[in-house]
This record gives sequence, structure tokens and C-alpha cells, in this order.
Amino acid sequence: MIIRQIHVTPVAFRDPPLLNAAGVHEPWALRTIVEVVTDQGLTGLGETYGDLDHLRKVRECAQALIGLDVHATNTMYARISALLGAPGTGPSATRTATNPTGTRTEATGTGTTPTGTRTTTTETATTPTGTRLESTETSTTPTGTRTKTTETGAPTPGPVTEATATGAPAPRPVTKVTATGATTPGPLTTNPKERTVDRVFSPFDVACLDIRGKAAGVPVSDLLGGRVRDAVPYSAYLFYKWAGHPDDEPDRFGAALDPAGIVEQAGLLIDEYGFESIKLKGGVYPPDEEIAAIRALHEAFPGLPLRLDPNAAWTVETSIRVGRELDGVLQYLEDPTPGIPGMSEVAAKVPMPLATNMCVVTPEHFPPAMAARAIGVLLLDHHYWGGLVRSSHIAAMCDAFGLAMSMHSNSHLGISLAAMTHLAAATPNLTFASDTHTPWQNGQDVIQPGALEFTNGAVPVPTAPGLGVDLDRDALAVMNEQYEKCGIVARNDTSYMQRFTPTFTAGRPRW
Ligand SMILES: O=C([O-])[C@@H](O)[C@@H](O)[C@H](O)[C@@H](O)C(=O)[O-]
Ligand SMILES: [Mg+2]
Repeated sequence: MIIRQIHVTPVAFRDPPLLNAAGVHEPWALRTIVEVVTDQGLTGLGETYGDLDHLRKVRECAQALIGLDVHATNTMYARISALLGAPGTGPSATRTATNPTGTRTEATGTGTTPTGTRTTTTETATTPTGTRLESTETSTTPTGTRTKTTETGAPTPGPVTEATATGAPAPRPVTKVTATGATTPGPLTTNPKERTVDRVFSPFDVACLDIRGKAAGVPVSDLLGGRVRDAVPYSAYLFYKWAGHPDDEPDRFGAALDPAGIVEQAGLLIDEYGFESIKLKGGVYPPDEEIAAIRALHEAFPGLPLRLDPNAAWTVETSIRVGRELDGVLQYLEDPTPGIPGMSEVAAKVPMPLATNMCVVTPEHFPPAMAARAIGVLLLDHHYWGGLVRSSHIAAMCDAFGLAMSMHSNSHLGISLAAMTHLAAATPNLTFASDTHTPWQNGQDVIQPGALEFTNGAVPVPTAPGLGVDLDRDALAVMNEQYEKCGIVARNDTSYMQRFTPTFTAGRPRW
């Protein structure tokens, strides 16, 4: 099943003025739709972010996948890594980590993958005393011949933290992640290129699984290990919101600016979708107002699990206070404060588990987060964890570390909802109801209706081959035209908010 064509189509759909710690949603949400077509005429679908920079990368990488078999996802990942210049896999890349003692390490990889033959790794570490250690290794693959090693400076007293080696194994072990690892919850800088590879790869992974499922006559959930639940529960994802966009008519959801408005919104979503748990996006108003909204929800919907997510808008002290005040009311508290060290401090002093989609977003965040006991729940998101198969690996890691799981969402359409549903269905330890922005899409979609219907807040897992959803080509064309005309090329909740409140800043923590 050879990939012959890939179509990449940006789309825009109407988005209500949802408030968050960063500002407010603009009138249009952007997504990118990926269609992979094989020599046998099978088509697979994927959906990803719509910001222009990301769209360009998806387009560029799509070209590099033509001619590959749909099963060759490792090769696809390597090609995308090489194109995007990820550490050790591309023409040049730099990765920097800072450990708690201030040791700074840089690793620069120069490689030629996927067919690569030469790898150079340069490590530079500066110790707290200013001693500088540099080493350069050049290896030739596939024979494993190491051609050059130079080291300068004195050995560092503290841990040397990082190494990225590609190509053949070096004759002596390269120092492996330590400051980012075992015992220290130090600040960590992740090269954005690494995260970009996972983000760009994701829609291709989903589309190839769609094709493989269609070819085998089985749903994608079967390719991920088989479903362990027949329907995937989602939560009512509440937002403070304006009645409508300032230049527009009020929308059908109305305003939600206080506890009564939030309770009314919950009622509307629960009536329409049957949700059996509730998440409130916080970080918008002073914490006491958000505590009051949670208490009002608790009273109005007794027994329904509640979560609050201020997107790191609070200090450690505020987070501890809010957590303690909401003892017995919240199922979990999501990203109250920025960073692993801060989350760790809060986690030790509040009664409920902390969840995140902010402080653990790459595999290298696991060791420090686990060592610091910073979180109890990870929100999976295949859009940035590198697709469905890689997300399954992350779920296995959560299992090993004893983390519970839910699923994160951003504004999305039906292809993503289908992918999320298959992934959650085949992930035994994803036991909390997942987030979804589906209600805010207000019926707009690029897929044909009927495949994904909510019953009691859950989406029955499609049993048709592949993702089980079909593209609505007319809707795709309309949404693509909307994209061309809407004048937005990248999501920016902050600048949109500043049009109406020029003094608004999204600095975190704010309270
Ligand atoms: O859509 C939003 O405004 C959310 O705040 C979203 O952007 C977050 O990524 C997300 O929902 C979260 O759980 O942090
Ligand atoms: Mg969140």
C-alpha cells in the first residue's frame, strides 16, 4: 500500500468567544485536514492544528512521504525528523537542558537520516563553577566506526546532563540524561523542534492507520490492541464566555460570566449530550469566583465528577489554598500552577490529584515529574504526542508509573474526535472521561453526519473499518473557503482579547 498522493487542506470554522487564561477564542478556529491516498485507491484521514507555520511544515513533510508504504511509519517519522531538523536526525539541531545546579548542556547533532551515514555529536557542559567541558564525536554508520573524539576542559563535578547520539553506537557509552532524569525536578528546556516532529507526524500516523484499518476490514481501535470499552465517555467542557463576539450577534450558548451562567451552560451541554462529568476552564477570574462556580456546579449537579483547569494561572500558594477549599468537590485539579517544581509543591499539599497537559508534554518530562510526584493524572493528546501508536506508548508509560489518564482537547473537528475515540477505547488505563471541544463546534464538521453520536456523554466506538468516518467534500470546500477569507492565520487568544481590553496580559501565574 504505497502512498501516491497526500492532500493537505486548511479549514476554518466559527468559534464562540471562549475565555481562558491566555485571552479569548477568536471568531474562527483553524484546523488542517490531511488525506493520504494509496496506489490501491484507499484514502486515510488525519486532522491537526491549522496555524500557518504548522500547515507549511505538514505540507513540506507530506512531500517526503510519497512512495512509502503505509506501514512504514518509523521511516515516515525519521524523514519528518530529518526535514524538521530534530536533534541528531536532521542537518543541524541543538538541544539545551539546564539542571537544578545551573549546569547547562548543549548537544548539537549533525546527521543525514534516514539513509544517513555520518553523525556528529557535540556536547558542551558548563558547571556551576564555570568549568567548561566540550566533547565532539564523529561516527560513521552502519559499520559503527568512530572516527574522532575530542574532549576539552576539566570533568564537571555535577552531573553532565545530555547526550544525543545518532548513527552507530559509540565505542564508549555516551553520558545519558541524568539531570532531566532520576531524582531532580529541575527546569527543563525542550527543543521545540522535537515537539514539532511529533505534532507534524501525528496526522500522517492517523491517516495511515485509517488506511490500514480499511484494508484489513477492522476499526482503528483493533490496530491499537482492541477496544476495552464500547463507548468513550467525554466531559462537559465549560468555559466562561461572552454572549457573542463583540462584532457579532449573540450565539446560542449565551453569556457565562458568573456561577449562575456557568451552571446554565452546564445544563445546556448536559441536556444535549448527556455528559456525566464536568470540566471548567478557569484562570479567567480571581480564584474565589471560580471556587464559587465550582461550588454552584457541585450543588446543581450532585454526584457528577468536577475538574477545574486554570492553565497555570495561579501561584503555588493560591493553588494550595484553592485545592484545600475544594476538598471533596474536585475529582482532580488540572495545571493550577506553572512547571514541574511548582506542581510538585502543590501536589504535596492538596487532597486531590493534579492533572496536566502543560508540564508533561514530552517523554523527557516523565522522569523529573515522577521523581517530584508532581502529577497523578496525565491528559493524553495524540495531536502532540506523535499520533495514536506513540500515544499508546505514553499510556504504557503512565501505567508503569501508576498515573491515571484522561484526554486533552483543543478546538477540533470530527476526524480528531474519531481518532480520540479509537485511542481511548483501546487504552485500558484511560479511565477518566476525556475532554472535547465538540459542543463548541456547534454542528460544523468536515465529516459526514451520523458516525459519531453522543449517548449519555459517551461516543460509541465506530466499528466500521478504519476511523469509521467519511469526508464531506462539500463541507471541506466551504470550510477551506472560510479559511481563505477569515483573515486569521494563527491562533492568538491574547491579541484578540487586547483588541477589547488593551491592558490585558496573559502572564502566568496571575493570582
Ligand atoms: O480551548 C481553550 O481555550 C483551552 O484552554 C485549550 O486551549 C487548552 O489547551 C486545553 O483545553 C487545556 O486543557 O489546557
Ligand atoms: Mg488543561
